Amino acid sequence: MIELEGVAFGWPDAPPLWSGLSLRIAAGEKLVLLGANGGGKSTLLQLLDALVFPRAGSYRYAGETVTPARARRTDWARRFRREVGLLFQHPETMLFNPTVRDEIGYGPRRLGLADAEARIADWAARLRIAHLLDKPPFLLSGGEKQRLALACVLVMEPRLLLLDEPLAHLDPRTARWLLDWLAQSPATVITSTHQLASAPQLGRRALVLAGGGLAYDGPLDEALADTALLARADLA
Ligand SMILES: Nc1ncnc2c1ncn2[C@@H]1O[C@H](COP(=O)(O)OP(=O)(O)OP(=O)(O)O)[C@@H](O)[C@H]1O
Repeated sequence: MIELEGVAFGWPDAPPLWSGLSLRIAAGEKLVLLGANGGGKSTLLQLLDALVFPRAGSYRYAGETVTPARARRTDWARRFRREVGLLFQHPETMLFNPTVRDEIGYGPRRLGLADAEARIADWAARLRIAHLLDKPPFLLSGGEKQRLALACVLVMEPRLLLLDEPLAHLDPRTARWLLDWLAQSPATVITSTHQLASAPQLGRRALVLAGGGLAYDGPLDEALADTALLARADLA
């Protein structure tokens, strides 16, 4: 489903974050993305969401190379946005509608989904924010905003789900709900986290970013037992 081949990326006027990054992810895999502060986890998730593009190398999604030109094509972008969802690290950055209802409905309505209103009600109930539907998102608490941001992503029922620190701000009940939901979801899921204790519930395969590249790609339990690797990635 995802193929990165020799990918290099750096933000403008900044040194490369990584180069020569290659990996393959099959449909339905669940991966945990680990790494130090500033190691590039959020950036990698943004690249996989086609918000930024490789400086060198290639990113193929479902067999097609993801390029700025392709992302500008309305038909391709609609299909990609229908299939790929990114939960941003800071929920505020993705909330811009006047009400919680409009926020959850933004994606489904924009893509013209016939069941948009039913989806809004369903996901608001699942995330326990149905009582907030008519409120402006900026009035919500930190955890309520995180639940809303999750609803906005999950309402699209994406095939590829990119979650940037999803457990931050969540109360234990909602965190448990999310972990249980992810465990039964057929979606491909890549989750970045610093919470090593929860990592085994997020996936069996780990990607560790450190030292300007992918320092590890393999079983999560082996990564968690590798003290040298954890130290190199500032994880221990
Ligand atoms: N939009 C941006 N423009 C310019 N530089 C950026 C931007 N976003 C991130 N960076 C820089 O890229 C580097 C990697 O940041 P990124 O947020 O991807 O790391 P991270 O691994 O997610 O970190 P953390 O664990 O602290 O959330 C940092 O040096 C950061 O300052």
